[in-house]
Amino acid sequence: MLTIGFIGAGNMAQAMIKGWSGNQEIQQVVYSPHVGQKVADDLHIEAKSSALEVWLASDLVVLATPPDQLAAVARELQPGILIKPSVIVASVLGGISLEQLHKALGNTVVVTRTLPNVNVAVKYGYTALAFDEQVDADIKGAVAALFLELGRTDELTEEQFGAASAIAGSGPAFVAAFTEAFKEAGIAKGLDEEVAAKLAEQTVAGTAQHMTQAKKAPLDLANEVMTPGGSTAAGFDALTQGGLNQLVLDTITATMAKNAEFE
Ligand SMILES: NC(=O)C1=CN([C@@H]2O[C@H](COP(=O)(O)OP(=O)(O)OC[C@H]3O[C@@H](n4cnc5c(N)ncnc54)[C@H](O)[C@@H]3O)[C@@H](O)[C@H]2O)C=CC1
Ligand SMILES: O=C(O)[C@@H]1CCC=N1
Repeated sequence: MLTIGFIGAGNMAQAMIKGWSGNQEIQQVVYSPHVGQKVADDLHIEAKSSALEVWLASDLVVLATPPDQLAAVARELQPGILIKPSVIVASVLGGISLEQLHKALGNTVVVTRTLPNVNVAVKYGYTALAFDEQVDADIKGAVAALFLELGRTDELTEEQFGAASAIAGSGPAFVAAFTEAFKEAGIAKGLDEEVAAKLAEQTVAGTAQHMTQAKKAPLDLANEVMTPGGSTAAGFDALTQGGLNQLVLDTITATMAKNAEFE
C-alpha cells in the first residue's frame, strides 16, 4: 500500500485525490487548516490535523497549497524531514522551481516538480514532470507511473514549465471559456440554454476525442468539416480574421507573466 498525503485540500488536491481514488493500492490522507476535514469526508479519505502528521503518515507528499505558503509549510515539516527523510515530495506549486523547493525543505529531501491539470480528476489530465540529478531512475519511474494513471505525462525541463503551465495547467479554464462562448452564441441565435449548453459541450468533447483517437492534427480535422465554398469556411474565416490566434497568444503571455512572479 502506498500512502499519498496532501498538504492543501483545494481544487488541485481534490482533482488528484479523485483521480487516484479507485486505486486499491493507494491510500490518501489530507491536511488543510480550512477545509481538510470536509474534503476528507466528501472524498472518503482520512483527514490529518497538521502538515507534520501528513508527512509522518505518507510515502509521497503532495504540496498543494498556494505557492506563497511554501515557507510556512516547510517550517512545519522540518521535524518530519529529520525523523522520516525517506518521504518523496511532489510539488504542484505553480511557478516554484526545484531550487526553491530545496531551499525551503533542505537539500537532502527528494523533491519532484509536477504540473497536473484539473482533468486528472477524470483521468484525462496532462502532467508535466521535472526532476533534478538527486532523483534516481526508480523514483522517477514511480512518480511518472502514478501520474500516468491520471492521463498523459512527460518529463520536461523547468524552462518549459512556464509555457506548459499556461497551456496545460491553466488551459482547461480557457477551453471552458471557449465552450461558454459557444453556448452563449447558441443562446443569442435562439436556442434554449439547456440545448445550447449540450451542443457546445458535446462538440468540444467530441472534437478532442476525435483528434486523440484518430491521431488527427487540428487543422486536418478542420479541413474535413469545411466543405469547399460551404458555411464552415465562412465561419472559420471570421474566427481567424477576427484574431483568434493573437488572442490565444495574448492569453498565454499574460498567464506566463503572472506565473513568473512566483519565481
Ligand atoms: N487549480 C489548478 O488547476 C492548478 C493548480 N496548481 C497549483 O496547485 C496549488 C493549489 O491550487 P488550487 O488547488 O487551485 O488552490 P485552492 O485555493 O483551491 O487550494 C489551496 C488549498 O491550500 C490550503 N492552504 C492554504 N494555506 C495552507 C497552509 N499554510 N497549510 C496547509 N494548507 C494550506 C487551503 O486551505 C486550500 O485547501 C497552487 O500552488 C497552484 O499553483 C497547479 C496546476 C493546476
Ligand atoms: O491559476 C493558477 O495559478 C494555477 C496554476 C495553473 C493552473 N492554476
